[in-house]
Amino acid sequence: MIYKRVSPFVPSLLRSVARQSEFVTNPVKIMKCDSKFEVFVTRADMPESGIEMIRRECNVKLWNRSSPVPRDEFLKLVPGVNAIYCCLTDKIDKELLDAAGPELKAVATMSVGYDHIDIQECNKRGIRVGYTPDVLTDATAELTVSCLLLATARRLPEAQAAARDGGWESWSPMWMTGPGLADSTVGIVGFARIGQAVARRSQGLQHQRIIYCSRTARHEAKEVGARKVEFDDLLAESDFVICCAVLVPETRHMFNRVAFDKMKRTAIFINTSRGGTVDQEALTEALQHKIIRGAGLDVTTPEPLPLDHPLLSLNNCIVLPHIGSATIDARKTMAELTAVNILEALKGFEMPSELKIT
Ligand SMILES: O=CC(=O)O
Repeated sequence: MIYKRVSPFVPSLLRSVARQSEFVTNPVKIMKCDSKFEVFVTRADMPESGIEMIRRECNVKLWNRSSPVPRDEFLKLVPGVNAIYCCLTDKIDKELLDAAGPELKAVATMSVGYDHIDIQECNKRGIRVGYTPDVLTDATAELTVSCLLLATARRLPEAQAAARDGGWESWSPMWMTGPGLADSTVGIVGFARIGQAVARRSQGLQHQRIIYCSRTARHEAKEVGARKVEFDDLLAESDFVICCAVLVPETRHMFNRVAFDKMKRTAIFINTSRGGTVDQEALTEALQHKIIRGAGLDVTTPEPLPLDHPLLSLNNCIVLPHIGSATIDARKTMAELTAVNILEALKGFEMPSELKIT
């Protein structure tokens, strides 16, 4: 299937033609083996090694497209399956679980985020839920600090555009300047695995201070010299505010008008967690009215962000298409861990990465 391997350098028109050619093939592919278990896999382009591991031990029903399975198809395809192998674009809620029925024993998502899954409803029904923490921590922290934070501070897309479109007239003393990272204060909101990995990388950039806020004090903070502060103090003191918080009801829109008003006018806001932690209208206004200096976002609401969204036209905002974990190794390992989570659950064992939320 050549169209699955279209290079990112092929113009988007050609890519959409390639994608249309998917519709010639059957949208569902069945791969049978001698097993009593059936697993529904929601994407054809999940890394092959993960699908292969499942295929060796279970019958696989694969959504044979590289775009998300439409909701009505999803509901029609899950009745009777024993496990669902999904990703963060697949909503696993009560309606979907009802459609799947009592044979569903496990849901495993190829993501560390699980806000697309109704965990409580799964717990109630005894459906085990797997996810992929740890294996994407480095990739996500790398993107957060080494790419997004630096690119936003030093205005890389804007500078590159100027070099390409003639905006670069001559070297100029204050042209394209941005804040340096050395001697700055970085504030990390959410200090679990990814937050801590971000802190470790920040140390290497000679930030003067690393502060964090999270529900509980973390002993790991000592290793990176990070100090726990209240959310409001973090907003007021940080030159760089980095959101690594998990999206739960308590963190939804925690970055709102009030929060942006409390930040320094020179602050840069980075988000690599979930778009839902941000009130985007408030962020847009904060950037337009220079309440803060800039923002770098790897996550938005919705995804993809509509092309006419104001955030995409602001030159003090960088938007990436949710590529935090997108290293080749991280994605392959995530796919394999998702497979093992499912296989272990179906055999009645503990998943290596099982979500247990009470
Ligand atoms: O955002 C990516 C993930 O949750 O894995």
